[in-house]
Amino acid sequence: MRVGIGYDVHSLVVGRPLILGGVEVPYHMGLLGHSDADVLVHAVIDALLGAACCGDIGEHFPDNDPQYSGVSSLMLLKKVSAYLNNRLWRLGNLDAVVIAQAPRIAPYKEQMRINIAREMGVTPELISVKATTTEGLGFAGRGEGIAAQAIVCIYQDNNC
Ligand SMILES: Nc1ccn([C@@H]2O[C@H](COP(=O)(O)O)[C@@H](O)[C@H]2O)c(=O)n1
Ligand SMILES: C[C@@]1(CO)OP(=O)(O)OP(=O)(O)OC[C@H]1O
Repeated sequence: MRVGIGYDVHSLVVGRPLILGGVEVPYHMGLLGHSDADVLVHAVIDALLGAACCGDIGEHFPDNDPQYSGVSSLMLLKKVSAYLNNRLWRLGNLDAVVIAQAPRIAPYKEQMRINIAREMGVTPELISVKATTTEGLGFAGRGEGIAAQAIVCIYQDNNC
């Protein structure tokens, strides 16, 4: 059994869609990035790679590679899940938190769980997505960006 953590931050800017956990959340700003900047999925990917001691997201998907320009981060998650599955790593559970002063994430959390679970080929019962503000403090509190943290537990399946 292994655990891994992931953390990511992206800036909020006008003129971009806000994609979190593969859900387009209605808001007047979105996250800036080379990909769709899905900060939640990026944290999940880094937690998975960290647990398996397999590097980090930038190593697997460089942000100067044109093939990842505007890419759906759920697609990157699918690739990482396949990469780990091929090495016999299976998900125990995943817990994540989106750190955003606004918008309110609660109405979209279930769909985020479903999206992440689908790309990983697991049941949504293994996936937890939460949200918190920072009570107005720091970059997230000022609405300059959104952060996400994820932690996963994986185990090696030696029965296949
Ligand atoms: N962007 C957010 C932030 C928070 N929530 C929900 O509100 C609850 C209370 O948040 P606090 O930061 O005041 O502790 C939190 O537990 C979430 O359920 C949200 O939906 N979207
Ligand atoms: C996802 C990748 C690749 O498109 O780019 P970004 O969307 O900029 O995200 P970031 O978390 O800064 O780094 C990982 C990347 O290399």
